[in-house]
Amino acid sequence: MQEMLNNQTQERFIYQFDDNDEITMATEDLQVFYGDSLAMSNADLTFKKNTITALIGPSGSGKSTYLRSLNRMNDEVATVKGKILYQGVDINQPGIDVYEVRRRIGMVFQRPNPFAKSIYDNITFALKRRGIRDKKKLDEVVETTLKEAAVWDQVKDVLHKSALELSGGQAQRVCIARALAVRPDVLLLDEPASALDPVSTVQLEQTLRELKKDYTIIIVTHNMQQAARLSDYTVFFNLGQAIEYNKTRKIFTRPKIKLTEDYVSGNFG
Ligand SMILES: Nc1ncnc2c1ncn2[C@@H]1O[C@H](COP(=O)(O)OP(=O)(O)OP(=O)(O)O)[C@@H](O)[C@H]1O
Repeated sequence: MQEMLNNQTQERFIYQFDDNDEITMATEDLQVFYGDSLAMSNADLTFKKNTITALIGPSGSGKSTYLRSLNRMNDEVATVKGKILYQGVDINQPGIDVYEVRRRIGMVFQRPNPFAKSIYDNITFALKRRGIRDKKKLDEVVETTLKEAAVWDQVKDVLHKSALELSGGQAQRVCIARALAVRPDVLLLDEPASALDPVSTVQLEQTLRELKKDYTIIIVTHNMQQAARLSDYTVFFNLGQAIEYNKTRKIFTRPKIKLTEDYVSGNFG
């Protein structure tokens, strides 16, 4: 009852794009339940093509739950109601090919999770499973994606070395290359720099800036400076709801909602 009340009275500001902005993804009336418990609601958000959007908010505010819903990664653990629109099509309905959804909407996790295989095999794994055997084609994908992920120069001479022997920063960029190998449109990243040192973090951010020319990027981060440096738009989540969505500059200089201001200025709680 208390939660219902809060839903109705919570002040929020959600940025609306113009009709001529090209929209890649959006959610409408999204509700995510773990068992009977409503973990996420009130997040009617729209993501513009070739932008980086940061999802920020305190621990447990629903950022990862929201992110994982976008490519149906929550299917096994949660009940997800509402619309998840990708290129205008609701992908949260029966009959949708979930594997195809995850191909187009790729995900990179918090901890680098390379397979216990060579760098080359990590990148080509999904392609080989889809029956692509042409060595020239596979070589090309390995080179292109490792270049896109800005790790080619460091690994080009050791492509057949185990990916488990890479540094955290290199492994995370190989995981990005692996996600890119199936040619997604959207890249979801759940705190991808949290296990990286400051130098690798800066390199990763540079990589993401380059990638946004070709991809739409949505990133969960706990690091406020990272959100401010990297993203074009920022969403502030609290208690499982999107409270404020605006241009990043505005969120960090002139937030419209008091709760956002308290959070970004460190006076939260
Ligand atoms: N698999 C799960 N089963 C049950 N409850 C879950 C599950 N995953 C998340 N939750 C709950 O849903 C709520 C939102 O969690 P979520 O992980 O989305 O928050 P978050 O903002 O990403 O947090 P963090 O910043 O700590 O990663 C929390 O109350 C959490 O305990």
